[in-house]
Amino acid sequence: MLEDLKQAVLEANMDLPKYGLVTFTWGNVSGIDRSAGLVVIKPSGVPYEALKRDDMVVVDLEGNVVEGKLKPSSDTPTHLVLYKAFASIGGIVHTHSPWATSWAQAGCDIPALGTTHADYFYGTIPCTRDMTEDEIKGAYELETGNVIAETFRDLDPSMVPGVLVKSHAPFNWGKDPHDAVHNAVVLEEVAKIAFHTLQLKANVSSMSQVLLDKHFLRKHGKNAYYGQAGNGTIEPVHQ
Ligand SMILES: O=C(CO)[C@@H](O)[C@@H](O)COP(=O)(O)O
Repeated sequence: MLEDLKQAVLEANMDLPKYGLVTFTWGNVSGIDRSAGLVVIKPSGVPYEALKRDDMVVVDLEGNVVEGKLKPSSDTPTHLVLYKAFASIGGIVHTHSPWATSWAQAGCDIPALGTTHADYFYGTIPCTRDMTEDEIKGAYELETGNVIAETFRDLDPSMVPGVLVKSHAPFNWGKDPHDAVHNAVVLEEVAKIAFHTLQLKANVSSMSQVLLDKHFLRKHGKNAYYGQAGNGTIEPVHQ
């Protein structure tokens, strides 16, 4: 089981450079084995082309390394906060993909402008608030997770599987590491498309709720991504 998860996390990490979501050693992917209470994550600072399955680091939910020779990603505390806050997710990815990172640096939410967005994100993709000086000077990665969880206090993470961290970059999640990376690829595309749409027409209106419902609910049905995820099933807004 854990060896399978290590392989899945390795393959998901290798997809980040494949899809152009990272440069150098930026970014990381993790996966969780909830029955064992263990998380497998990319080692810190290791180039993707050098990654091997045995390089994956296994930590418990408190962040203690239980297996692995290398240091876990510096973003491990953020991943752990999100696994505890979002009971439905099985994989998390963090990148510095340029289009999504541009929206994060600008502090702008990405509005739902079309069906490409609606197929994966049920509405606006939020950007977090600015972090306070204390949060930044303190345990920054832990506080980043807390600010993301705060942003999703009234949002179901299975309906919006990603967030823009202000002055930083995106985090995405999914039912497993592969799904999380899929959502990260879509976020980057949607960020690029939305930027150009707003350049063409600055005051373009968001897409209709009916079209958003049709596309998201058609793809995700009445249940959230991961079974009875988040705060229950996704009920169509329009019967
Ligand atoms: O966001 C950042 C740095 O801003 C990190 O994700 C990036 O440098 C990758 O760090 P790790 O190699 O995972 O420790």
